[in-house]
Amino acid sequence: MNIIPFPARDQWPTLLARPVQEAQDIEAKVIPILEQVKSEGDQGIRALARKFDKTELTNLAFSEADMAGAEAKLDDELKAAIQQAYRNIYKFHEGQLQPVEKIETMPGVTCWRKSVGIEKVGIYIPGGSAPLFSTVLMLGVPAQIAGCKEVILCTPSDHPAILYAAKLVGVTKAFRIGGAQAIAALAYGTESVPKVYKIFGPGNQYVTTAKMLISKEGVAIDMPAGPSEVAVYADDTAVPAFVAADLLSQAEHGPDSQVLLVSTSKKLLSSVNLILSSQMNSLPRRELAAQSIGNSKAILVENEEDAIELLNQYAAEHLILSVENAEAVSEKIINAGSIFLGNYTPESCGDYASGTNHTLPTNGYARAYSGVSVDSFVKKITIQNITEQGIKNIGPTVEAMAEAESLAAHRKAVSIRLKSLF
Ligand SMILES: NC(=O)c1ccc[n+]([C@@H]2O[C@H](COP(=O)([O-])OP(=O)(O)OC[C@H]3O[C@@H](n4cnc5c(N)ncnc54)[C@H](O)[C@@H]3O)[C@@H](O)[C@H]2O)c1
Ligand SMILES: N[C@H](CO)Cc1c[nH]c[nH+]1
Ligand SMILES: [Zn+2]
Repeated sequence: MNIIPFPARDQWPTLLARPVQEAQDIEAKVIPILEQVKSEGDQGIRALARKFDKTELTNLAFSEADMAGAEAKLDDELKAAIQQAYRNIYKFHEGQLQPVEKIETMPGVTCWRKSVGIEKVGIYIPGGSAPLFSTVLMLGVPAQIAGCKEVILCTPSDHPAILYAAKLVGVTKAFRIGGAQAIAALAYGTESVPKVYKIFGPGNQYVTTAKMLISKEGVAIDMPAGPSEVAVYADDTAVPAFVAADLLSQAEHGPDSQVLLVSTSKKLLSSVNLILSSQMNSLPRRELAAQSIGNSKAILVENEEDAIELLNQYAAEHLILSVENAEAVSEKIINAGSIFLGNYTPESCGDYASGTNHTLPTNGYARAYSGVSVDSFVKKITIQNITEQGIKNIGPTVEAMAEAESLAAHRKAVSIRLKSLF
């Protein structure tokens, strides 16, 4: 990695830029895909699978037999790991449910909110370069807790662990469709694929761009969750070999991933850099990792204040704080998808099994978006009830405001009731 010594503030925006393709280039590739699925339905999906996935799709849907047979194809160790991850993710997400609280805003005026699961949701499970069955748990568990009635899964991979996890979380239908064409199928519906109200899931730049485009057409999306990234803030209390391993864990996702190392210690940056090369050479996906590492930077900062400012400006999807008093430092972080504290909290644990969600905002979107949670799968409906005494109490306030907005019918809806009570 390039070690950048004390960059001046005006260099930060360039330094922190992600290695994404120009949005317009990708949009130009994705728009025709969306249009083809919209106009040709299942046949369009088959043609696109031939073109981009080199696959002949006879049946778009996984059959009952595919789903039932998946378990037998997995060894017991993997099944036990998936079940453990399921339990942890379930436990953490179940804790996000909030009890309904009725609030009396003034005597006789009561307001509350109820959560209702979105009826039809689509979940995209990446499978281009790796079958991310962990994503089935990350999306399926909160959907299950939220009470979504239909959960439609699309993935380009037929890995049995995806189907096993899909059964565990109660997916309604699963399709072997990948890329932007999967997002189009879920957004518009086809002869085989049901149209959904909200689409979730990470993916490459084609998938993420497709989600952004269809969100302009009235289908909700979770957030832009594109190529994975991690920033590590480390000091001399960090273990360089651990830091290198964490950086590589996200670099191996793909060539458009980026990792960032920030430190006040030149010694730490150099040690990590040295170990990084040897660790990388032993990885099966070393070529992918090497491309991401080529896009990545190790930045030397003068003090903790600068480090925190830089990290908040970057807004990493994942932020590892391998520093003394990591929890205290985390209090100062205002932009990040998910934070990992200390030397023994590798980001991989969040990717798979600790309990938090790994579907997180990338590319700086953590400045405004949160990761997926149970909230992402519910709508909140407000409810209110006003008694006779309540309308006497609140009525004059509403009459005065309606009058001032020149909305006489609004005022009348209140005054007609007030008159009936006197
Ligand atoms: N942010 C998050 O929360 C998060 C979580 C998990 C994974 N990820 C990211 O998800 C991504 C997964 O990417 P992936 O590629 O392995 O799988 P993917 O499933 O997202 O994409 C594969 C699909 O892309 C389509 N495609 C490939 N080349 C194309 C082209 N030239 N034009 C149009 N479509 C094309 C194909 O149809 C293929 O099925 C990685 O970048 C990873 O970092 C992000
Ligand atoms: N790091 C990814 C989120 O950015 C999630 C993942 C799944 N499997 C491995 N990693
Ligand atoms: Zn990962």
